[in-house]
Amino acid sequence: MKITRLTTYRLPPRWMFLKIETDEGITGWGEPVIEGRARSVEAAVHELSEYLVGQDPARINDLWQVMYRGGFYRGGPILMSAIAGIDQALWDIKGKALGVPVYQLLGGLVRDSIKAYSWVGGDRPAEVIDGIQKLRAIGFDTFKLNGCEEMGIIDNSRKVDAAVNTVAQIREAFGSEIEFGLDFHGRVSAPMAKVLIKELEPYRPLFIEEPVLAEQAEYYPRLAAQTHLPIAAGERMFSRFEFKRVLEAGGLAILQPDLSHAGGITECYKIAAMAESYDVALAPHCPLGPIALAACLHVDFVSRNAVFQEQSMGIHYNQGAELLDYVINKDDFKMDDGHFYPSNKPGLGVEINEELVIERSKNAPDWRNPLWRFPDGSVAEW
Ligand SMILES: O=C(O)[C@H](O)[C@@H](O)[C@@H](O)[C@H](O)CO
Ligand SMILES: [Mg+2]
Repeated sequence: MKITRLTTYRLPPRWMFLKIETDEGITGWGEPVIEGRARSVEAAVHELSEYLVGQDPARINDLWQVMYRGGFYRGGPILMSAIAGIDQALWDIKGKALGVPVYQLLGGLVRDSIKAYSWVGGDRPAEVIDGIQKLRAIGFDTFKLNGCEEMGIIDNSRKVDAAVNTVAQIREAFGSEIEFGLDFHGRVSAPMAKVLIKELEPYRPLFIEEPVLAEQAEYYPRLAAQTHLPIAAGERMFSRFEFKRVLEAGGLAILQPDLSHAGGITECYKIAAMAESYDVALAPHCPLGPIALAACLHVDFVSRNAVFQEQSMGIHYNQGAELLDYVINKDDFKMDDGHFYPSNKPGLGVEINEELVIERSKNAPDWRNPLWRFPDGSVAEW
């Protein structure tokens, strides 16, 4: 079999799908995208396609190594997201050619289902009680929200109180009937993270995500030393070589690699195994579309240390399209009682409505995240 063509479709709300065609009529789909930099990733995919066309899609490991090592420079969000989406599509092709789901090619199921969690509250945590109530009604009991709004390098008690009040309201309303992760979203400096975590600890969030930016990873073990709360990070790390360092340094209880940013299934399957060897949990990051989610689920279903899965149904970013809009058979993502169940369909197990994809790609938005500034005009982390 030979790769004949790579076609990219930038799509509402902020996604990009990749279709890889072969000379035997089998096609694979992937989702190479960095939110807000879709065009850069699209250019990277087409640069890589110069090598890929004519190659045997079955040789995923060799193609991955060529894409990663063959261009001298490596890593980072753009290239690793391009490789991720291509890798997902290659696994889709392999599964379809052999007639089995990707998880079967990775050794088969280690579990019968994986718990899902949902975002509530938007960019600035608001209406979280109402959001949780609505999602509980459809079976979710695990949630994530932004832990705070903009937070100055050294900020005041009112900002800390606002963050604490939000979680106090959640515990007041639901007690321990539900769990929630707090995403600091990289908004918080190391000094303020120490203050916030101490004040939030009594409300027992399930985890604190990105308490500091990935470039401040040396603080993970220091923050972990001051709290019993599990610390999670990974959405802004892009290869096992980055995850190697944070695992070695300690401090992270949960790794959150993104299957569309960190090199795809081939790379994230290895990251999952590395995490397991350090007794660290896996919870793939996925605020994206259905192909990215499917790739996450296949890794979840073969990784014993997978604990819960992010998915974007109802997420505040999905303006203009929802998670399953481009999926022909919504049952491809069987959910029950807040859990996903494995599909028996070959490959990634997602049938994409190509006609709709082509149609919607004609008006693809150039989504950008908001640029936040402090009252003094300096740039704030979003
Ligand atoms: O945990 C999450 O889902 C992420 O922090 C998410 O909010 C960001 O990755 C966002 O998609 C960036 O544009
Ligand atoms: Mg996050």
